[in-house]
Amino acid sequence: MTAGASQDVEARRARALAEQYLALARQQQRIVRRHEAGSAGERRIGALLQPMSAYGWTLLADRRWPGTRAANVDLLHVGPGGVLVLDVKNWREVHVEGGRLWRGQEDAHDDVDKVARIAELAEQSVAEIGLAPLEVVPILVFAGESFDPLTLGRVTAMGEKQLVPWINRRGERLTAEKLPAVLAVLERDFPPHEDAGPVVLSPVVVPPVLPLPEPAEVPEQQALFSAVELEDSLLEGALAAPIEDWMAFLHPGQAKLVRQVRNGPARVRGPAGTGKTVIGLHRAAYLATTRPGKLLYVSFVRTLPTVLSATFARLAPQHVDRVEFCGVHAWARRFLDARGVRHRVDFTAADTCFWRSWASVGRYSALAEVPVPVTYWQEEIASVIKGRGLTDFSEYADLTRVGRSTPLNRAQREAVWRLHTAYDVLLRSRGLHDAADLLVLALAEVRRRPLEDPYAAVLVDEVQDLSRVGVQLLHALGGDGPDGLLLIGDGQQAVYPGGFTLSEAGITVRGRSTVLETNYRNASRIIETAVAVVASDAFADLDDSLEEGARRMEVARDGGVTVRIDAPDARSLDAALVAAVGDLAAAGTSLGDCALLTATTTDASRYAGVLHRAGVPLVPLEEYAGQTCGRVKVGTIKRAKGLEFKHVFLPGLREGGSAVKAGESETAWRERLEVERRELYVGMTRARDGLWLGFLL
Ligand SMILES: Nc1ncnc2c1ncn2[C@@H]1O[C@H](COP(=O)(O)OP(=O)(O)OP(=O)(O)O)[C@@H](O)[C@H]1O
Repeated sequence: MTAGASQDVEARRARALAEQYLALARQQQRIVRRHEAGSAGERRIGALLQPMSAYGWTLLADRRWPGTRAANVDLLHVGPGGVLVLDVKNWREVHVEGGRLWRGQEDAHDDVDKVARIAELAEQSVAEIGLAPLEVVPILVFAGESFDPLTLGRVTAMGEKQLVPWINRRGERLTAEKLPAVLAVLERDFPPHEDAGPVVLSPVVVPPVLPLPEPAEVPEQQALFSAVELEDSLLEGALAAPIEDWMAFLHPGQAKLVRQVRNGPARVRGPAGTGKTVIGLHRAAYLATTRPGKLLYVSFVRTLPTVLSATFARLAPQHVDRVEFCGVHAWARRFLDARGVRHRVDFTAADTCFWRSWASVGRYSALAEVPVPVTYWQEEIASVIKGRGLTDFSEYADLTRVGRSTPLNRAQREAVWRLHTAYDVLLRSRGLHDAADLLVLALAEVRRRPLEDPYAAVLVDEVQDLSRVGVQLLHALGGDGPDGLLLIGDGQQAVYPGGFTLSEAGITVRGRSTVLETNYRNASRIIETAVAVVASDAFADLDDSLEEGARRMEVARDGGVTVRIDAPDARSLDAALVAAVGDLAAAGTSLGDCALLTATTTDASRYAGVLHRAGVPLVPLEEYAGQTCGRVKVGTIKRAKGLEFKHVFLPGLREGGSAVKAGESETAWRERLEVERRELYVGMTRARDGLWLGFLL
């Protein structure tokens, strides 16, 4: 090689190196511009949110993400609408495809995950003071953009134009008294981002030069929404009924329960009023936030899902479409219809079939010598045989009949089985089913072919009233996976005869069962009166052991009023009732906060008549869907399960419970009275502040 040639090689190498340095410099410049644009975007959104301080909001800007030195939280906006964790982006060409966020051709979902992770940290911080996880909302906001909110898992992405109206529409979820505590925790856990200190230049290592997308120019601040739009959204938020305290703030122990991951079916138990349903609703909202797919919230009580669905809509309006609230029988019916499985439930016709079978097979059998009313056998078939899904006599022959104290010998059990068979044959011959059959059919169908689109989770309220088959059906839907099935209930409130254990239903909740002990609903005098009714009745709660009737319980609220009337006859009791309702109304209590509850539908109609004739506005409990109205709710205690009212009237009670029925043994009578007492306990514990007990002497 000549001297000139070697100079050429050197020159080419130097030129190549210079070009690489230039490219690197250009890339660094773009990064600088991007950061500048980023902070300009943050400033712009900050400026947009700042005026909200007049409405109780506080903006914490540029906060450190705990646990890392580098990453930061753009904005934490804390106010009546909750805790908003905002990540500001200066991107154009944003779209969602396949549930992921894209920036042009680039998958940008990491940024969604990042803001969700920060929200989780914030959620953990505020859980310490009981703030419900749902009140922490991760948001990706796009500076200078206008597009409607998009849901990406628990993250909401939206244009700058939509941000303030969207926030205002959340209404008041956190009260002014609670906000300082929330802010204090967040300021502690998300400290201001410190100055990074002097820049230290490290020796240059030339990395491969990768193409970077050009940062979008942040347009000059324009009025993206008008003052009118802003006012409208403020008004909309102000008109939204303020949510109740418990919807945003839980006890820290409850908040922990709501967020806990359980590696299989779980259970929440506890006496009346201890917040079991509150946990259920928050849990449903939390699961809807943190996992994809639909959820099912079921109850045995027909009216409860409607009321709970209305409550949920206020608690978590963004998730109403994700959670299906349904009675278990209604669910089974819909499912069988969808699968084309023929079924026809007719209670009256089924009743006729039973009585016919009794007349032909039962009346002169070994059952005649058992001192119980005939309806006992109807319950035995519904709860013990069909409810437990027994298909062969051998399963019934030695069965432990949980919750049934009248013993049956072999011959009597054989006679029960014959009665059951005759009844079933008669039903089938008429193309009929009873309520228990509906669940048996649904369970068989779901086992034959599981759901194509399974539920992410199933939550069951008032589980103590479900039959074994009902629980097995819901177990089949929720599965044994993490957080798939949550059973909520209280055996002390079981109002149907018979029972079963979770282990015989094939469900294990060991290590995943929580007992709640603080009663938040009933004022102390009311809960004391109610507990006295069941204190000496031990009860089973879906397992083999019996629990004492008087349980450990803290009571959150002192006071309350309990009134007992002992009337010599029905007419004077009616008069006392009407006078008591009148007194309440005169004292300014809204009648919409009152309920009159009875043991039977016949009594409910009777007392509805009494109130109606006295000019008291009322609404049957079956028609109540959780909305506020100024009318007294009237219905059976069974219908009122899971609900609560400020004042409850329980007329038509008898000291010591109902009388022995003709042909009823003392054992059968005592068993029936125990169920009656549990029902009375349920009725009494529906009352928050006032309980009126009307006894007939
Ligand atoms: N942390 C809390 N702070 C204040 N009130 C609460 C809290 N948790 C629950 N409550 C209130 O307690 C009452 C009872 O709650 P919930 O209906 O969930 O109880 P439950 O255990 O399901 O009752 P039951 O078994 O009698 O139906 C509700 O009014 C609810 O708002």
